[in-house]
Amino acid sequence: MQDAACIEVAQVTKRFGKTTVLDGIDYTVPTAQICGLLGPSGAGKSTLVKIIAGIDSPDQGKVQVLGSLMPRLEMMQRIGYMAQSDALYAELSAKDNLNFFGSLYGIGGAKLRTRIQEVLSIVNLEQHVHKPVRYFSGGMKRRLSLAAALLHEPDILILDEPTVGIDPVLRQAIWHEFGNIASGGTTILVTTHVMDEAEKCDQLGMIRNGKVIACGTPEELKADKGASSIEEAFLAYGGEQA
Ligand SMILES: Nc1ncnc2c1ncn2[C@@H]1O[C@H](COP(=O)(O)OP(=O)(O)OP(=O)(O)O)[C@@H](O)[C@H]1O
Repeated sequence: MQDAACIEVAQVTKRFGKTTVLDGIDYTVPTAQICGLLGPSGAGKSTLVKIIAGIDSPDQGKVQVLGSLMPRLEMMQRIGYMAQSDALYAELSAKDNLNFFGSLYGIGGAKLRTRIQEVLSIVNLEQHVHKPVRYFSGGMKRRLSLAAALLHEPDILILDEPTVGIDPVLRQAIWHEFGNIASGGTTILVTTHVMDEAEKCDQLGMIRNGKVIACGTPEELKADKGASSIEEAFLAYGGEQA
């Protein structure tokens, strides 16, 4: 199952007005791996993951997720998507936000209560379960958004810069948990600017100006350019400071 494609992006182009933001992207994400999209600000990472998640549509090309052409409403149950900006209810507590997301995904009762405990523990927010989100710091909101994406145990996690504003110790713990989740068969697609996170991915796609400039394991990408770091490899492939 390890080598089967979970996400297949073929010739995807997206324009906003006269600007071509994604330019004929071909990209494949294998099942049960952690795949990173690395690129500088404005490279098109968020636009690409939104199209993969079915939140936006391409102007040309197609995306298939688990063999289904996107966008497709039924796939929402199988995807956990964490946007770059937090979509949380400020007046509600952490727990009530998760109760709300649980009801959207059709989970309830004891199963939801257990799952809420589990996801709050993963993101280390158990102490703040009853606190209204308006009192949360930026990093706490990111962690709660991540908890919401994990809640329904989706087959695929699509995470747009999930660890921005999260301290290094917890970031490490969250990446460790990503490893556990992927080992359980879940595919994780994550965007990042952070080089040490890029190093932790099984597969890495480097994006610049709406094009995939390189794809492979971090080791392959470094070896291909004789680089000692991902940053050096990225620059050698023609990238800019990520
Ligand atoms: N809805 C929109 N309307 C117009 N332009 C947009 C829209 N969404 C994104 N863009 C533009 O598309 C380009 C790519 O944006 P995108 O958010 O995909 O980049 P990114 O690689 O995720 O950047 P960052 O790392 O800063 O989040 C940018 O120039 C951005 O201004």
